[in-house]
Amino acid sequence: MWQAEHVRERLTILYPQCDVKIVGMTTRGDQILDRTLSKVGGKGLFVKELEVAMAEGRADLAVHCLKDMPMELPEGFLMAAVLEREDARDAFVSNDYASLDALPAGAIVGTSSLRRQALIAARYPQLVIKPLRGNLDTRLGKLDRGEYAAIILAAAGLKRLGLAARIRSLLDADVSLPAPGQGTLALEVPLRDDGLDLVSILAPLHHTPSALVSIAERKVSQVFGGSCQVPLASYATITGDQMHLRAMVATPDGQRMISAEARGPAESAEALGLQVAELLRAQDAVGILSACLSEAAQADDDARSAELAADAAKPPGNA
Ligand SMILES: NCc1[nH]cc(CCC(=O)O)c1CC(=O)O
Repeated sequence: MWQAEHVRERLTILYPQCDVKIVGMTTRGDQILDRTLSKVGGKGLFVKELEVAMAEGRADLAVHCLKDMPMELPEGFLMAAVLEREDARDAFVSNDYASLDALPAGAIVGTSSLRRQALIAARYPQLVIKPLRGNLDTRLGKLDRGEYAAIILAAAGLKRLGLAARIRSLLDADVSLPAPGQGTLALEVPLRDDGLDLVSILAPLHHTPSALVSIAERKVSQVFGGSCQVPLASYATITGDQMHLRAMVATPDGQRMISAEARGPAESAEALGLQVAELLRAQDAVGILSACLSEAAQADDDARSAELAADAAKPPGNA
């Protein structure tokens, strides 16, 4: 809601004559909170319900966390704008400790991200990682009730909700390389021929450097199946007109971990993404990810079967 409100405010400043309405809705990703995302399955868990609303003309655009968007949008939809990136880093949140380094052996760290799990397990094998899902309040509540010594969250989410004070330290990219698109909002629109040129209307919100880094980061992920169900990190920065892209692939336990990087003109974002993906492939990225990829495929299948079963259970004519 904060994100939708943010976009509404920016559009209202740009187009004071427009009345921008928010259609609030929850998605499967918001609803299923008892399983880690990698086990929920189905790509675009936070996206699909919003696409249905756009297809039915109940909404003209959707505000997403780019991190949650599938690499390929379904036919009939377009990513119209990528907003300027917020802090892309992961944040360390704890009531008792200042940083990962300060945690004693056996301390419980909460995260449901396979990427964060792998990165922490590799560097801090003495720590215990426990799943943690739910919205920010839920997650912080679990920390405050003492279920975890510390939790890892995206800094961007905390900052957006005015909770930056909860951040004890920010994890450097060489400790916790961010996920593709982390900290970035994106606007998705339906391709409709009703004369409303949403792409031009939203163009003033588009931030080209953020879009370029997201293209490079997401390309790496796309090459390896593109989902939030594998321990893959990919993070690009731009200095002048040069891009630096780093990526990492690991097993969930952090036992095997490979990384690659490349530099080149920011304009060649996609080529840089492909280049880094090939460097990872040459180090057996597919082999390292294979256990996760088959688990993810299984979760996808389960999600699809559940969807089909739900559709079959609906009374006829009530699609
Ligand atoms: N998958 C959940 C999700 N999607 C985007 C964010 C954070 C905000 C962002 O990266 O823009 C989060 C929560 C988290 O990682 O703590």
